[in-house]
Amino acid sequence: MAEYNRVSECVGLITLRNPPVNALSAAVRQGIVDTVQRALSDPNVKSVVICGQNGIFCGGADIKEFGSNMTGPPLIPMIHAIESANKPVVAAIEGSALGGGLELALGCHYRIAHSKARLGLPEVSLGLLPAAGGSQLLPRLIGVPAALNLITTGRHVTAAEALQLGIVDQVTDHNTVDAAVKFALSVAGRSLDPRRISTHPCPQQPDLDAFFEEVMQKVRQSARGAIAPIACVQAVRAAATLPYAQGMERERELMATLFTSGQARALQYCFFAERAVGRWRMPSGARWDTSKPRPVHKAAVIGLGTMGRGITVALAQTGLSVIAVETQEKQLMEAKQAISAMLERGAKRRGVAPALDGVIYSQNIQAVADVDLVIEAVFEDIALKTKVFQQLSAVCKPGTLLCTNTSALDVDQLASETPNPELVVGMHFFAPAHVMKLLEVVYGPRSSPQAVATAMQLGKKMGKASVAVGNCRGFVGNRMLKPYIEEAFFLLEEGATPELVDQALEEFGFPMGVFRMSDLSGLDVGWRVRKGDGLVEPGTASGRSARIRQGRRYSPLGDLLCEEGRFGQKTGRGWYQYDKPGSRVARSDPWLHSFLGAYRAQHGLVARRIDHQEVLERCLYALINEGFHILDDGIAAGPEDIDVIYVSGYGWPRHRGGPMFYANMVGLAKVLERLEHYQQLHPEVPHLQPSSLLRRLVASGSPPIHKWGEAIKKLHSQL
Ligand SMILES: CCCCCCC/C=C/C(=O)SCCNC(=O)CCNC(=O)[C@H](O)C(C)(C)COP(=O)(O)OP(=O)(O)OC[C@H]1O[C@@H](n2cnc3c(N)ncnc32)[C@H](O)[C@@H]1OP(=O)(O)O
Repeated sequence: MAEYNRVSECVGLITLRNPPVNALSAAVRQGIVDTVQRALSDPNVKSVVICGQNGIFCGGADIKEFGSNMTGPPLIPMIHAIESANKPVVAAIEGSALGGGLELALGCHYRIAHSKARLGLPEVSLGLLPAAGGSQLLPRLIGVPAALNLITTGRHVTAAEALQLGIVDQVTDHNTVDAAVKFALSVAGRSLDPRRISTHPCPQQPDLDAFFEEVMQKVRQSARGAIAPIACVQAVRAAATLPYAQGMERERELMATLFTSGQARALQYCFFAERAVGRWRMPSGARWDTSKPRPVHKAAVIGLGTMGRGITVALAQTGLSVIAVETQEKQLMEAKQAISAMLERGAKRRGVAPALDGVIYSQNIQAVADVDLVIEAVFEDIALKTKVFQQLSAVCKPGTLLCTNTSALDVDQLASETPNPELVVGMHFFAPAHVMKLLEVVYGPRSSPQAVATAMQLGKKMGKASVAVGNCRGFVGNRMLKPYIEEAFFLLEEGATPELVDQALEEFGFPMGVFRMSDLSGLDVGWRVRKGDGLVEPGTASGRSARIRQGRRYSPLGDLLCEEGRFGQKTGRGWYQYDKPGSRVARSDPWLHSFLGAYRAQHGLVARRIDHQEVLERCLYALINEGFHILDDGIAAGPEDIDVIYVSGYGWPRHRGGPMFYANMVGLAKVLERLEHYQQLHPEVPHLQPSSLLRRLVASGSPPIHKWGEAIKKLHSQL
């Protein structure tokens, strides 16, 4: 797992071999220990180079080992042995040096990186801290503020930034190992004392206490309940205030708490879940590894409203040539300006040239005749979308994939309007489409595996977390959101306030509670849907019967606010009040509280005290329960698909792993018991009726999440 060769007569070359990312498994660590020992004891060897095979230095500790009893040589003594070696050791960094991989490189006396390499300490995103000395070495090397930035965010830096920060000594555009060997020869025999980072004092930081207090406050705020970023700050503070050995002891203590925490488990689950969703399967048996995507060189977007503009930017940024179609001239001109500005901003951020020439604008749908794939993004109206699909079927060359950007409409119904339904899939983007990570790729019963493979591959190219899901009302994300929002409305009827509900959800870790989110996205969106469903009635009726619609409990609160013209932020009034339309700072609104009081009186409802626990249980367990229905229906292939959707698109706190993982952590029996409890209290609420899958799982002893498949009839999970 680590190969040893002597090169240029007197350089010992150690190559880490553990595809795909040369993670530091027990075998690799043993290999490093053995080969370093061999190089140091060989009198012909004057210096040593450590590199990784296949163009990657090292992706860090082997995350898969974390869940098991760890065996093999520990990392820290291995790194210390390298640092205290009496021959220079040079790290040749290609590809990535991350986590334990960078810590290994920091133990070396010199670091040479390829210009395309990326370096970082991303442990925080796995619920950990750089506990192989990284939290103590990096601040000593690059100073406390820069080290804190890297360690608390986990961001990867380019080789150029690493050089500027002082993490690497040289950057090369050529063969990195050759450059490192040459460098190793040039430094053989030099004193190594100044190169041992652990012996450096940490660069002085003025006003240390005030500095760390401020940093801690900021980190706490952005962590939203995650514990690892806080432990990272504490570890760096130890580096700034304690001698190295004591700092290492503090690092060890902090890591011991994190390592076994539920948050670390959740974050590591997310890491693997995000990769697992790429290995999609359909109920028909079609799967990622047997379905070949079609090549897409040229794409088109129809409709340049907010969604269409974002989708155009996302496509153009992948390097595709894009035809952007908008039939209204004024809209087209406005869209062109907006898209160009977005492309310019994005390019500036990434330090590349904007792909302005990649987009061709047209008012004429005929312009899409020769594209390989079209994404229709017109207004969410089935009649309009049907018309566009019929036009596209007539205009496009044979074999063009027709994708609809919809958040809820029936993809299969649209497909049935075309002569080739197998070429139709849904692509549910989230606004703003060039920023948001999530993409639901929606297949209907007639979508071909090739169409799904193509949309999934395109999503990946756009940098999206793409999840293949079946076609049903609301797909996965919005279908689960419905009971969550309904429970929040019911809680208001029973005595809660928007502030109370939002506070409970934000303390749980959501960036925004349900009411602040609803104000942001616009109350009229849901109102339009409810009207379409025939649920909205004039608000004059009172009593319980007025709140039973279509045989189930219904809260007209959202409709009543819309009737008052309160659409949220855009009108300056919603569940909260705002200084002016479009303003973002939500303030409690006395009008709303008296409105709720009057509403309860009109309907004979007596307000009672509602606590955070009830808010969380009713909103979250209702959402989770729908997730179990979705699994049972085969709409999502496995719990990881649902979790990736919620973490990347709906603000579910990543350190809680996603709703299905959370249910697993809480305990399925507890979730079932609480749903049964609330269902008894609210028998007219069907979404509180526990799903049969949840019952089956509990009856079979609540297996861990990766074993749920055995209880799911139609499972095609990959975890
Ligand atoms: C008490 C114990 C003390 C221990 C001391 C702990 C100190 C050190 C801790 C760590 O090092 S934690 C790990 C830190 N490293 C990372 O977080 C890096 C994670 N990996 C990545 O970011 C990316 O994989 C990559 C390296 C940038 C490569 O990206 P790419 O897109 O090329 O490939 P992927 O699809 O992401 O990965 C391919 C394949 O490899 C698996 N994998 C990646 N990294 C690891 C790893 N560190 N350990 C185990 N496996 C890893 C990944 O899961 C993919 O496999 P599949 O899941 O698709 O089978």
